[in-house]
Amino acid sequence: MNLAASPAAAPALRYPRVLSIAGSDSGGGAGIQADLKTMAALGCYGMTAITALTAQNTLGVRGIHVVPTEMLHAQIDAVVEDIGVDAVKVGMLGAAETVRAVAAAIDRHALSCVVLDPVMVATSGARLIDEEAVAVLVRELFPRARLVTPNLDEAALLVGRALRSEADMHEAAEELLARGARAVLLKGGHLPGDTVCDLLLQAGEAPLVMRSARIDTPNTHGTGCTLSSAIACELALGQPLPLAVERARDYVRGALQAGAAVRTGAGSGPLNHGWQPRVLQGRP
Ligand SMILES: Nc1ncnc2c1ncn2[C@@H]1O[C@H](COP(=O)(O)OP(=O)(O)O)[C@@H](O)[C@H]1O
Ligand SMILES: Cc1ncc(COP(=O)(O)O)c(N)n1
Repeated sequence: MNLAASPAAAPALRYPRVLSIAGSDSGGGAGIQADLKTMAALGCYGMTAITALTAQNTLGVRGIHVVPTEMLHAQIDAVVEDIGVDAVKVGMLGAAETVRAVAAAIDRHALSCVVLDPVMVATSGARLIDEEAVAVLVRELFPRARLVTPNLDEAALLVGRALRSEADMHEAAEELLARGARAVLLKGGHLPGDTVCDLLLQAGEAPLVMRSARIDTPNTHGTGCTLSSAIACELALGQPLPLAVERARDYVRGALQAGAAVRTGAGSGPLNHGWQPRVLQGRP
């Protein structure tokens, strides 16, 4: 019997599909690599469109090579046209032309569930986006994203002043909404104190303050990347935004805790993404 000739019944199930549009971290802790590990751990099917290669480890970034926009478009088109995408995480973009390319791709494919992590400076201090691109990022991508997830330093850079308290975070989040974001998760991990506080603000809704005990760990490289891709996964799995954020925070905390005592490299090491794996399951 010629098996190739008998058409198989089309499978009725589909994995939750998440695309990461971000930079590659050769050290494996942040960027595309953190995103794929997160997606696998959270039971989602991960795909990638790489915006830039970085030569990076736990100590710092040694080099950046921006991927030409035609190749970025080709990666996004290839996966959307064949496999399909339920949610998108956008991370390091690097250059203004890359930002514009991502905005065009979001429109071309009508991608509606986009979590934008406005990556600007690595934990190690290296700049990951040029100055011109920041203004383009706000103008082109804020309105296209379901959620924008700046950390304290990124929000400070965006509003043009230092943020030193929870009250400052509230004001800054309001300002980012006014500048076109539909929802902002301002991450307060860099505020000092025994408690970490993140603030979720959605247009027309009361702010949601999420607090948790600070985990004592030097290994925080890739925390923001992991959180934004975990939120994209939860959205792909059908959770409403506030619950998606809460579940993603729980996942990040577990991964920070599970990686706290482990040494990987001489600098700020990675999270332990596989601390509580979920099975990748097709859904109706
Ligand atoms: N030491 C920590 N203990 C517990 N949660 C943390 C810790 N550091 C960061 N987080 C959480 O990790 C997420 C990323 O936060 P943050 O460090 O502020 O952003 P980024 O990694 O982009 O710099 C947030 O949800 C924050 O509350
Ligand atoms: C490719 C890439 N993307 C993002 C980050 C930010 O991650 P972190 O703020 O944890 O250093 C990074 N270091 N590298």
